[in-house]
Amino acid sequence: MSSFRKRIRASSSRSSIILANDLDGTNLELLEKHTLKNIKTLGKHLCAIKFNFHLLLPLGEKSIKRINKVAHDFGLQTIADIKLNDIGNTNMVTLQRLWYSEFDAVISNPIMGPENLLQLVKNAHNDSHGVITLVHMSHPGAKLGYGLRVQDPSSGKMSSIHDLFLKWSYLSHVDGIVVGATVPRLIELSAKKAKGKFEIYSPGIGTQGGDPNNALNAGANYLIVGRTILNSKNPQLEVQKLQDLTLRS
Ligand SMILES: O=c1ccn([C@@H]2O[C@H](COP(=O)(O)O)[C@@H](O)[C@H]2O)c(=O)[nH]1
Repeated sequence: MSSFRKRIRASSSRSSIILANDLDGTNLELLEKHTLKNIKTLGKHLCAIKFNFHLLLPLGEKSIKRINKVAHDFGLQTIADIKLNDIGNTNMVTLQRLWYSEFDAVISNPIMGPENLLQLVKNAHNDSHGVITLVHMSHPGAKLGYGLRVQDPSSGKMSSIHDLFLKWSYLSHVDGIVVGATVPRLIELSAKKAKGKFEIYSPGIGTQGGDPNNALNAGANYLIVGRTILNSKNPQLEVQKLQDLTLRS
């Protein structure tokens, strides 16, 4: 099997939009049904679909595995957004469960430290899966954490946490990094450092205030979009408009 980066790049020839399939609801049957409907009706405008705890917690392994298989049939990559950040052993067991459920990639948090991150990426790459790391999140409070000044333990120099996370991500050979569409300047700086070694995934479009054009112009490779599509009166039209933007950029 080719690498996750290659697979998602191949899917992105039709669109660079990743649907954040964050559905509310307590009826498990409806959650699965609605997700399958989103895949079937919106899939041709997407390159991937991302699942967060909205679905992962209520649905469980069997249902998620079924959904991931259908997503693959529609040419979509699937991403588990669990912002993984744990001790090595727990990370490894988590990866095994995610890959068993047929996920292609996981979003993780570099705060686990460079050694654990390197191990996580090696493990994922062993069987062609991907790791995407948080470098700077999109929500308003993100700056308070990701902007903190810290001493880089290897150089002794002061830097911000997002710079350190970018460096650790680069050194660990991650497949992609998350930088919010709400901080386009940081997308630009990260894109300069990426030099084709990883891609930039940008959430925070629309509902959170991020502008898709600004994110793409700054160098984002993939846009992660949830409520702007899901809550639209016409999700298909909404996603198509976003798809067109990514194809023009
Ligand atoms: O920095 C981050 C990292 C992850 N997310 C996730 O992406 C989607 C965005 O949903 P919208 O409805 O388009 O706001 C959601 O699953 C977040 O948990 C993020 O927003 N920002």
